[in-house]
Amino acid sequence: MEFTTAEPFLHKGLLQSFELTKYILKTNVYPREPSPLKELREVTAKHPGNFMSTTPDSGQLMGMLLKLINAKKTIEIGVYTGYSLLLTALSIPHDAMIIAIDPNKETYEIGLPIIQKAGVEHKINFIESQALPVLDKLLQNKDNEGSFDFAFVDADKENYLNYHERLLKLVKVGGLIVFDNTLWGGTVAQPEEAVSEDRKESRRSIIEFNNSVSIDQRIEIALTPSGDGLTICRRIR
Ligand SMILES: C[S@@+](CC[C@H](N)C(=O)[O-])C[C@H]1O[C@@H](n2cnc3c(N)ncnc32)[C@H](O)[C@@H]1O
Ligand SMILES: O=c1cc(-c2ccc(O)cc2)oc2c(O)c(O)ccc12
Repeated sequence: MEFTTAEPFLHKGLLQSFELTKYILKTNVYPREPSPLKELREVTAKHPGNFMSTTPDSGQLMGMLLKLINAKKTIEIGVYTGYSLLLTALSIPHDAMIIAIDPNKETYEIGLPIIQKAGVEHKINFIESQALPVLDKLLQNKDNEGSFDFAFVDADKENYLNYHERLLKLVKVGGLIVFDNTLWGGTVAQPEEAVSEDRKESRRSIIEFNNSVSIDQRIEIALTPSGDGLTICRRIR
């Protein structure tokens, strides 16, 4: 598809400006970030995988979505040290729950003391596993179909479409499935030869995922340029 003067709003695109990102964080995100999340972010900053954390601006958006839909039953794929997990736990009611899946318990345990101190550990059922077998097991019980309000996916990009198919069965009509990293550092809009080798495979998976959800009639979507790209899918049938 070619872009023409019929898209006068194109010049408004301000993506990839570090200064603008810093402005958003400084003025709107950090001043409102709950103190346990700030503490978790600072502890995570000392860990070599810190670049993997969900960004605070995406976290702020997710917190608002969770409250807007009054989410009570949620699922998270890809926990790492738990920034998005703690964010979710702080955004849902006292009696709500999160199934959180990650094969790496060690990194979850980095954030766990902060989750405990925040008084929200009782909402979390952490499952140390690859996500696909857990989702398949949940789907063996018909009672789980359409029973979740919200799902967040931030794990292996190669399985995003596999997660999407399963989560569409688990999330209720009107529920949300949110995927992180759907702009994959901006590489989705770059020619493959300009992308570093280590990012190529995930880039291909994300492009395939973006193309697939863009024509999926079972959902409404919004790809927001928050953080590394956040795609919000709302199940409509
Ligand atoms: C980008 S990090 C998640 C960041 C997290 N959302 C946060 O806010 O800190 C990706 C995580 O996905 C996990 N992961 C990788 N493959 C997975 C799989 N097949 N199933 C579940 N989790 C997986 C990794 O162990 C890693 O902790
Ligand atoms: O650089 C990454 C890598 C991942 C990643 C790679 C392989 C897996 O099995 C899971 C995750 O995820 C990332 C991510 O979610 C992020 O926000 C930034 C960077 C990376």
